[in-house]
Amino acid sequence: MEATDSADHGARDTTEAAKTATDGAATAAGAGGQFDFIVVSNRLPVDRCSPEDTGCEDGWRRSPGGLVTALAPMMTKTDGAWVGWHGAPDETVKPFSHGGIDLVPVHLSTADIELFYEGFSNATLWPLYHDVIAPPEFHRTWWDSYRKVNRRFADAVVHHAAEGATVWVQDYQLQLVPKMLREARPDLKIGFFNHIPFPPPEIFAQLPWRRAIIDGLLGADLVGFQRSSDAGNFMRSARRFLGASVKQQQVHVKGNDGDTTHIARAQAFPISIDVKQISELARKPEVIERARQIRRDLGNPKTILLGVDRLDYTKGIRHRLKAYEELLADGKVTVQDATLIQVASPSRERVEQYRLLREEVEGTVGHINGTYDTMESTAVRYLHHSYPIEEMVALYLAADVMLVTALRDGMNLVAKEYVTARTNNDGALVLSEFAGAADQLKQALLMNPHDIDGLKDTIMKAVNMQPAEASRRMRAMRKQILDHDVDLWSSDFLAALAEKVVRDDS
Ligand SMILES: O=P(O)(O)OC[C@H]1O[C@@H](O)[C@H](O)[C@@H](O)[C@@H]1O
Repeated sequence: MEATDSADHGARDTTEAAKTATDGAATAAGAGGQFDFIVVSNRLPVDRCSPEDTGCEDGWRRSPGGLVTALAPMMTKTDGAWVGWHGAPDETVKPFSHGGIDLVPVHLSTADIELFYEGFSNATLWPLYHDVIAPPEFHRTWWDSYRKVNRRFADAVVHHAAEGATVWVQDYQLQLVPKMLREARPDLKIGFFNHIPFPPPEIFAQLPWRRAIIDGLLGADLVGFQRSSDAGNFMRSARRFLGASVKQQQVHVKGNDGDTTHIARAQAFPISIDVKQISELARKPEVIERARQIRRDLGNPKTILLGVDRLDYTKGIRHRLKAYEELLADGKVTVQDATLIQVASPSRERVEQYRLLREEVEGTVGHINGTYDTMESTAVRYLHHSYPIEEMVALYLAADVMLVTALRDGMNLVAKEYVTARTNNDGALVLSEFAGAADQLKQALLMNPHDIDGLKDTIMKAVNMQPAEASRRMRAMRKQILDHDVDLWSSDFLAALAEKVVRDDS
């Protein structure tokens, strides 16, 4: 399987001609390429690396995450390709193949990153879709860039998709792509999956371009969401802002004459993780030994609590730290007995709200540690890093209590990874009811992170949980995840996308 025009795989060329070859050549409707299955996402599933890094091949390494693992077999079985940004601004990279997957890089300039990615995607849509935890900003220049960049992604697909191909568009950065594809290539089967929450119409209403976004999504044959409440929110917005008629899971899109021109379905498909990978790592002697070493390095406290998040204001890190500080102040936990490890991986560092959050979190951690640390013991071990999956699994094995206190989260895969890693059926998961994972992990200790007293009580319940109860809960959660891994998620979605739609007029 080779990319269409990838004679020199991975070659970089910053000339305008090369840029046109990848993202500008496909504006003509009906142009066709060779790929029967195309995944489109803002980021390609590879990162730049140097030769000494493990897994580095021709300067690229597969990025972690279940999505690529789930889709890789499908990519190789069909003639598949992945369209996305390769992560470097102002750099044009020709289509290339990596780890058996054909990749079609989309060019983003420094201005695109500022306006489309940091601006509209992550300072307008992200906060708007996460319950306006941070105030969304609305700027017309950002919107213009969002449209322009969505068009560029759509053009790349139009150029590379074979007649009748299936195209699966991923996430909030690309919500206009389905409609653009439908207009240019009515022969395509178009799916869309929203990895983050979809807000209720009362909040979505704030968006000046709300109609265009709904219209963009309705270009898909199937729009997938994490929770059925997200699908419901979307359908209510389609009815309210576009006057679409909604029958069960079908949205009937009307033309100017009032006739239905197209039916889009909206449904929940909760995403999961690569269960096999996490379970295998959790059984590896060197990972188990690394977990023991982590405990030893922390002075073998009775309880290790763990938080693992991108440093994002949606994750409730401040609420978690507040609760933990109060537990230390109340004497319910002591630094001799317990340590909280907080991994906060760097994220969107040029976006103002993220900068402010980092200052606040680091100030709070400094304050807590300054107050409670001793020479031997620390209250919070804060790590502003990303770690390879092996180290993450060792951390999951080392932790007695996992804290997932998101204020709003599409799914939260960390919760699922923790449960999967606990092959001995021990450990306790404290889980926010505002994370999508709460729909599946009903035996977790569910709580509302805004309720600090409730959060403190739940943390203490987790710390003091009897082994029999911990095991009963963990077994049930593990069964749920083991029966629903990410392969099932992608195959369910693609099977539903392939279904012939029977019009529901009830
Ligand atoms: O791509 P970013 O901005 O670094 O964020 C990481 C990921 O965050 C996730 O939660 C989004 O759903 C993804 O689309 C995104 O890729």
